[in-house]
Amino acid sequence: MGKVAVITGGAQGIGKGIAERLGNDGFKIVISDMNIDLAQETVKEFKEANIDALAVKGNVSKQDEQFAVVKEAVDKFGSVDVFINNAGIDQVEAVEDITPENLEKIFNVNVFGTVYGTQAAAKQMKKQDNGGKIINACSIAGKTAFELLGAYSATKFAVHGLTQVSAKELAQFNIKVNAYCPGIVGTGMWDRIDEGMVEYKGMKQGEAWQEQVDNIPLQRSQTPEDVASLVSYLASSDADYMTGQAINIDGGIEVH
Ligand SMILES: NC(=O)C1=CN([C@@H]2O[C@H](COP(=O)(O)OP(=O)(O)OC[C@H]3O[C@@H](n4cnc5c(N)ncnc54)[C@H](O)[C@@H]3O)[C@@H](O)[C@H]2O)C=CC1
Ligand SMILES: CC(=O)C(C)=O
Repeated sequence: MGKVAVITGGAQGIGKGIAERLGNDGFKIVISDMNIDLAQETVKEFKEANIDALAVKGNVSKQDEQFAVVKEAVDKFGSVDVFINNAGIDQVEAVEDITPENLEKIFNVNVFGTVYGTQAAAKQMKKQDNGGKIINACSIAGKTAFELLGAYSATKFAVHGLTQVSAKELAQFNIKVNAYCPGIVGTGMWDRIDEGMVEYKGMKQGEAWQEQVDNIPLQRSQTPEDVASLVSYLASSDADYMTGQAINIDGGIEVH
C-alpha cells in the first residue's frame, strides 16, 4: 500500500496545491475541509488526473472531527503517514480593534486546529510504529510583524512554537514536525486581506496586495505550487533528518 497524506483545508488555495503535488509524488490523498462541496470537486479533479483521493468533511477546530478524519483516512487507505495542518483563517484588524469574538475564532481554527490535528495524527502514527511527518502551516507573519494582522500573526507565532515543542516531544517516535512559512500567496485568503486593508487604509481594491508584491525581492507573487515544492521535500524521505524547523518560502522577503 502507498503512503497516505491528509491535508486539512485542502479544497482550495495552498492546501489544494500541496495535495496535488503530494498526489503526483505518489501519496494517496485525503482532503479534509469544512467546505465539503468544494473538497469533493477537488477530489473529482484529482481522480481525473489519476490521483487516488478522498474528501472528508472536517472542522479543524473540533477535536473529535480531527480524530474522525484520521479514522476515515485509515478506513479507506490503511494508514496516515503525513498530516498537513494547513487550514487557517485570516483577520484584518488593528490590535486596538480586535474583539474577543474574533480573537477566539481565529485561535480556535489556527492554533487549536493545529493542536488537535497534531494529536490525531500522532496517535495514529504511534500506533503504526513507523514514524511519520506532521507539517504545519506557519507564515512569515509567524516570525515578523505585519501591520493589521495582529491576531493572525499571534496565531502563527503560536504555530511556530507548537512546531518546535511537538518536534521535541515526538522525535522519540520518529515523527518529524516541521512548518512552511509562505510569504504573499495569491489565494482567496489574500483577496480577503486586501479587502480588509483597503478598507482600513482608504486604498483602492488590489492596492494593498500590490504594495506587498512590490516588496518581494524575487519580483512576483507566490503560487500554491511554490509552497507545495517545499512541502513535497518535507514529506519525503530526503527530509528524514529534519525536525522542529519553520522554513521560509517567500521570495526573499524575510532574510536572517
Ligand atoms: N495566502 C497566503 O498568502 C498565506 C497563507 N498562509 C497559510 O496557509 C494556509 C492556507 O492558506 P490559503 O490557502 O491562502 O487559504 P484559503 O482561504 O485560500 O483556503 C483555506 C481553506 O481552509 C478551509 N478552512 C477554513 N477554516 C477551516 C476549518 N475550521 N476547518 C477546516 N477547513 C477550514 C477553507 O474552507 C479553505 O478551503 C493557512 O494556514 C494560511 O494562514 C501562510 C502564509 C501566507
Ligand atoms: C497571509 C500571510 O500569512 C501573509 C504573510 O501574507
